[in-house]
Amino acid sequence: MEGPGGRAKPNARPDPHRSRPGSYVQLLKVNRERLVSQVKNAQCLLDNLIQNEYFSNEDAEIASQFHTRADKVRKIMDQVQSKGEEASEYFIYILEKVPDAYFDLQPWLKEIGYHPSPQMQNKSVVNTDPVSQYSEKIRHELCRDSKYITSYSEKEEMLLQETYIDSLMELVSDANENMGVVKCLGDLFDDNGVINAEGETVFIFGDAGVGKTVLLQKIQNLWARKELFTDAKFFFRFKCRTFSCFKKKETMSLKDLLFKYNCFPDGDQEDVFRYILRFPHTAIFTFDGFDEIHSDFDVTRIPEISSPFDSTHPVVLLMHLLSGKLLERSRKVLTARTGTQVQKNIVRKRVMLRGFTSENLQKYTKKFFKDEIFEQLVLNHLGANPNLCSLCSVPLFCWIIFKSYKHFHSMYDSYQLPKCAITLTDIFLLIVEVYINRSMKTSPLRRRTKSQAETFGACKDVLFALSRLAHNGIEKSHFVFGQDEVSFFLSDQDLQLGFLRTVDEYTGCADESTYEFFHLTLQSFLAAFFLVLDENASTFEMLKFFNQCSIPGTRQSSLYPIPCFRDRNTKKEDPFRNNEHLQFVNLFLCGLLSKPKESFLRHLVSTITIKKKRKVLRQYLFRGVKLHLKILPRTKEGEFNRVQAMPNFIWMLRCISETQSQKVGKLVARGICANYIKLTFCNAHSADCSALSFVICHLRKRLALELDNNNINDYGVKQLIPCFSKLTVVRLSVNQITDLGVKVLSEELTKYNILTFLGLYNNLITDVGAKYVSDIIEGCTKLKYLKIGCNKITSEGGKCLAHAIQKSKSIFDIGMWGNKIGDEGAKAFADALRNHPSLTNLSLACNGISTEGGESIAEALQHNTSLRILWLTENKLNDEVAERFAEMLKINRTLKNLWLIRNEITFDGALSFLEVLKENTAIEEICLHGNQIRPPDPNPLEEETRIIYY
Ligand SMILES: Nc1ncnc2c1ncn2[C@@H]1O[C@H](COP(=O)(O)OP(=O)(O)OP(=O)(O)O)[C@@H](O)[C@H]1O
Repeated sequence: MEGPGGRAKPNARPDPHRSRPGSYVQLLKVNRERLVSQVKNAQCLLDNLIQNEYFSNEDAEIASQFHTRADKVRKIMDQVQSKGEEASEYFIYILEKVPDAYFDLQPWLKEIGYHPSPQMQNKSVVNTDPVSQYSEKIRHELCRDSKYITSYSEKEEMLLQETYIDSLMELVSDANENMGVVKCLGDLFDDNGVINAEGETVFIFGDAGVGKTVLLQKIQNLWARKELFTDAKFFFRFKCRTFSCFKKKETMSLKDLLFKYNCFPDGDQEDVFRYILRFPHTAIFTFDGFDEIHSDFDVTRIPEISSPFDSTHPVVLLMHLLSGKLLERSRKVLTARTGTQVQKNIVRKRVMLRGFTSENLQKYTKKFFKDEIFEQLVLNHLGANPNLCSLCSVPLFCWIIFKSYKHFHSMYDSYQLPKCAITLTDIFLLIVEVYINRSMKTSPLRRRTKSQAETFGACKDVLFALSRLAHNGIEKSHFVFGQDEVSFFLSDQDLQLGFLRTVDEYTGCADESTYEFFHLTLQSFLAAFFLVLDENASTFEMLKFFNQCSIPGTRQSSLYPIPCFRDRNTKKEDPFRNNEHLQFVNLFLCGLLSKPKESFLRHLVSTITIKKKRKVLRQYLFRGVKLHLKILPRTKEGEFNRVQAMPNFIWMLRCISETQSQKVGKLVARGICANYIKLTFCNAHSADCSALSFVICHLRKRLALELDNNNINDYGVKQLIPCFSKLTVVRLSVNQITDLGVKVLSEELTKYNILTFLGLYNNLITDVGAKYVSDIIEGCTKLKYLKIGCNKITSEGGKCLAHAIQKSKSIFDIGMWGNKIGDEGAKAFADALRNHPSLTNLSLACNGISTEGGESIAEALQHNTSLRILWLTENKLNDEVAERFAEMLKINRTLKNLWLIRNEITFDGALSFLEVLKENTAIEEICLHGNQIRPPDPNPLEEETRIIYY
């Protein structure tokens, strides 16, 4: 075993191609103490030295006899050196091949410029390091656990790979303004869309069933299969509801939380934990359902921990992890339902999950219905029913609808998806029916119950018991049930229905099984069902959840669900209470007590009870809506009496529409005395448009409707059809609307010719849609304002719009910022401007306009007497264009504000305005900042304050 000769050169410059280094024996000798102190894992060395026959078992035993790690390493080094150069090199080779175990020595290996000899490169090194093994174990477990979508009992049907479809993820600011989309899941961890560089948590939020849990599962699965493209070694996943299981006095250490409630290391725990503490950026955490934490103690009373080795309540650990007080720089993803507030300073990015776009929905349909004929049939149904499509944009509802369709189709060949509007209550009744039917199919007493009422009637008792359990849980914000609680209400056979599933995640909390409803929304549905079925439920009880969902503003404290993040005066309320699940109970209550459900319910509860409950609910809704509308903030602006609605207003509309009672709709419409409803940032989605229409179509007066910054998309536009005859203002900016939606707008709005304002800023409109917008401009002869900036309109679309604008005698304000109409489009706008009778404000900012387009506009303005403000910010306009504008100002006396910010104008261009301004006193400002203006000293531009260039 003779090694290469020569002298050791421990500090030689790195030479990656070096094949004959100095003596490795020498190298070990010279660096002995450094190696002894920094080799933390002796076992991995021994394992490999034995496997490659450098050591006999006896050699290993001798080294193992030493008690301290340092002595063991010393002995191994002695033995290796005594065995010569090859063994000594192999010792170093192991250090290089297992960086997880010998991370401290990686700089040393670089220092000595270690490059394995060809002989070494053929040797194997097994990684028996506990850190690597732990990482592999987590990967293995996650791969297994994320394989199926676990929400439902029929695992075989829900392979993640075969089910998952990307859905729309938007990066949003604190004010929920769109900041772009997340294209792939790995991007969640990049620096794009960061709103707070000090924050460490990526906060993903969205409505019930929109796919937050499944999204995390997909991230877990990608990481487990090494497809997430991160260097993370560890992945810890938590369900926030787990934290509700811990008793008030329970304490644990961070190490226990990680190892006992996730994955337990087989090797030395201490080594692994030390590694995680030392390299926290190698850990990813996911915390699902922040809204589902329920805690009945005040965390503010528990002292904060300063060391990762201290024990404290698990909720405190959670909060410290999220804020970075523990394991700073680890990556965290937190999900919650929309409306759940998380303290701003812990959030790094905010991502809003919007559900399926129409394209996603098509892909999901394809995946769900493997049979092409079937798939086409469903797509046809969807195409014919925008209400159905809207519901299907929420993946959970889509799954329920498709699942029910498949099920009923297998039972009755001619089963059709509903052609008319269906409600959420219908959907949940369907899925309950599917589950009951399924269990009956396998029962020895198999019986085909045809009507829904009969099916429910046959299971009345078990449904009652299930719904009581659900209601009990909702009352106490309990979403996890212990064995005792479940056994009290249900038999083993009842559990076979599949509404409840056992969950392993909480086994740390108790020795017995724990259960949860397969989805929280189902628990809300069954809780509402209980309120309807229970003949003894008092009015107070029935309406209790409405009261608890009181209007924001009256419950300031709910803005801070976690006590340690709240101010002290507000700590009496349940810190974790999020009321969306209660809103769902209310919604389902309205649906179940609606008139069309009366005959169905008769099989389950007496007609008198139903009627009594319906009456109480209706009265409550009338009063509640009136009160709600009264307290909303109002402003008077010109002809408009504007009311700013809150997200709760959307819930109110949803409840009213769920009643399906025209009478209720009419009454509510009568209560709306404002003529401008502003519903911006209310998280309204497409299905909410049908609820809005349900009320607005009963209005006697005309209405201005502002729905900017929601998620209504093309399906929503379709569902607004019944109310376009009433709408004078239609503001749908930032709403994912495509050309299809604009087509609908053009067909409908031109029928009534009452439109004055159309807002379509920041949607997905192309030149095709621009043609439809042109039709609206031509067809709506009262249209004054058009906001269509930040779409995908190029020169063709620009020309179309400009031609229509040229013909319009009413148009006053056009916003085209951020399209790409270029010089061709600009020339068409120049034609429109020449002699235009009414156009007063025009923005063509950020449209790729250069000399040719700029000159045409300047020339056209010589013949214009209407335009007051022109924005040409962020184009490619140069000094030539500036000179043309200066010439134009010799003639034009109406233009007041000319914005040429961030173009390519130099001092010479700016100077050309100086002379003309002596004559032109009409112009108020020419904004030139952000150009390349470097004035000399003395600066002639200083005489003219209307030229703003710095
Ligand atoms: N991206 C997706 N692709 C396919 N199916 C999905 C997707 N997202 C969700 N689903 C379906 O919707 C169901 C509900 O999703 P999930 O539980 O993730 O919703 P959630 O947003 O976590 O709801 P909640 O806030 O009520 O807990 C899933 O079980 C699955 O059937």
